[in-house]
Amino acid sequence: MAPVFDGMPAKQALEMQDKEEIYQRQQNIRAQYDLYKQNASVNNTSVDSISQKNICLKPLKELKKIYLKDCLVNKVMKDCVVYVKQFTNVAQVIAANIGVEDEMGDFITLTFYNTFKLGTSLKVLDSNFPKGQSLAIKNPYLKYTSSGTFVLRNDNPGNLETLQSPLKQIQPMNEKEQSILNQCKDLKEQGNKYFQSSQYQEAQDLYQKALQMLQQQSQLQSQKDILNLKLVLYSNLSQTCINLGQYQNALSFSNKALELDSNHLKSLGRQAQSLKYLNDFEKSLKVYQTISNTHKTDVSKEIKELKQLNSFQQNGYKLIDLHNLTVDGDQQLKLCPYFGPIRIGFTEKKGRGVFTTKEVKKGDVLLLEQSLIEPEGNEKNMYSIGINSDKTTDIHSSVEFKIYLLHLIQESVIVRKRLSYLYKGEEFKELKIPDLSIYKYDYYNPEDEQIILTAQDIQQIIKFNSTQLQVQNGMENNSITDRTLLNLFISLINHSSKQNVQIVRCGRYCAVVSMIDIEKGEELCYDYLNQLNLDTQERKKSLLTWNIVE
Ligand SMILES: C[S@@+](CC[C@H](N)C(=O)[O-])C[C@H]1O[C@@H](n2cnc3c(N)ncnc32)[C@H](O)[C@@H]1O
Repeated sequence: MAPVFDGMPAKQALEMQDKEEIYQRQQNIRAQYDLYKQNASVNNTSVDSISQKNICLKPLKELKKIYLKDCLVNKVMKDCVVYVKQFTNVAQVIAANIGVEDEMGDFITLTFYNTFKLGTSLKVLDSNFPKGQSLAIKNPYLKYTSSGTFVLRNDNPGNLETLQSPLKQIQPMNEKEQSILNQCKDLKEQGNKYFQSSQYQEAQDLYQKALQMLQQQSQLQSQKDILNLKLVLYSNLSQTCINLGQYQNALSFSNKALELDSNHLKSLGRQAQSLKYLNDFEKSLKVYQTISNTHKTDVSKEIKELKQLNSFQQNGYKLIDLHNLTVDGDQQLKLCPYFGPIRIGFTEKKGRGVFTTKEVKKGDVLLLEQSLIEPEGNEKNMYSIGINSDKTTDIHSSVEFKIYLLHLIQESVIVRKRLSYLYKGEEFKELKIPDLSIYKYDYYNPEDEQIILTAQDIQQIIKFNSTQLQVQNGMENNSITDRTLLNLFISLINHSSKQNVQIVRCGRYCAVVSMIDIEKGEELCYDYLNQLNLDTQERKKSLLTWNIVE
């Protein structure tokens, strides 16, 4: 047997209240109370341990104000408070039940226990909880009842405070206020248009202007329409800040939006992105996990990416310019999921080279690249990369490697196009700076079909551009074996014994990581022989096979 309003939506409760006279209510309660006493052995109040443990001793002003829509099902909203207005009389059998609404106009049944003794008279109930009374519910707990409806459940009278001053009555907007709201909506629409045409600064200015206008209308602050518009404006501002690289502001705006609606999907996404760009991968990951748990949106890619970034960070590496990182697994991205602040340029004596476009710090990751040709083997066992010209002839004449490359070349115009940009031991003047999109997309022009690579070209590409990876071979007493791989972009980095970057293996990628702080515009170099302890003569000999004189 359920108490009068238990588990009944507040609106229904309200209708019932309106229809029935006090007398009827009293009769109902009395009848149910009698029935309850007859069946006293059956305790159908269903003790709620969550609610019983939920005690909040903090004063109201220390609590975060939230709305009914922010309450999560079967969860105590710790250190929060919901302000509501009572719109029905109390009905009590075992628990007291009233219909309440918040400033946003949402309503619900509030079911509270332990405030009145069973059978308390209507007079007492009504004088303590008159219709129109304002209440504050600390640590609100939204319960999904066995009858399939939601109630706010409260077992601790201390969590329920009646307020001296009633909640502000929500007045309908007058014409002037409505016109201000419309102007703000127009500003938002104009902002959206600028946003769509990538004019983010203009969009940002308009969103800000709309927000300022709304904020001046203090008497309207709690109007639902205003709150919704504010929410969208904060959320859009957060996105424009992301697009303008103002990540700290982006985070603040997303936080403000989430204060208005803690479940707002877009704002959660923007908060997660801002945190990512601020290198707070752990927090960002948590937000994505919240999205994944509370919304039906698939953020598995983002979660995977954040886990990867986290592992970089834990290894002491940092990805800067995260804007250029596109999520691993993106169909369009082929070889480089991440470009840091680097560019390809020309050097005087070495042909093309790779340069920084801004100052970078030690440990920053400058590039992630997936090799065009990967050696076989257990990735976990691969640990170091270098170029071993000592064994160049053996390794690079590897029949398997050549067959594989020839196969790729025959099959794919894109591979031919990518390889055509590599250094083939020819004169520097013939080298072209490749279009970066060749590393990113499987895209080519019809004229690319004409690209032909001769057997000699391939031989040269293998000789001058392939890299050696040392692999720990677990099968053979942990012996080290050498495998060859072909990186296209990394292959444009020149040699120097004074290296400022190192190439490390990161999962299925090779990463270029700075070993020292590097100034803007400096060339990136690594020691092609850094894996070998060769004496000077041997170094010279090895480097000569690459046409390099040290
Ligand atoms: C893997 S490629 C590096 C990129 C090359 N500069 C290009 O434009 O494609 C290796 C070739 O670059 C040139 N190179 C690299 N480092 C050099 C250095 N320190 N001095 C002279 N030439 C160098 C050599 O010709 C070498 O065979």
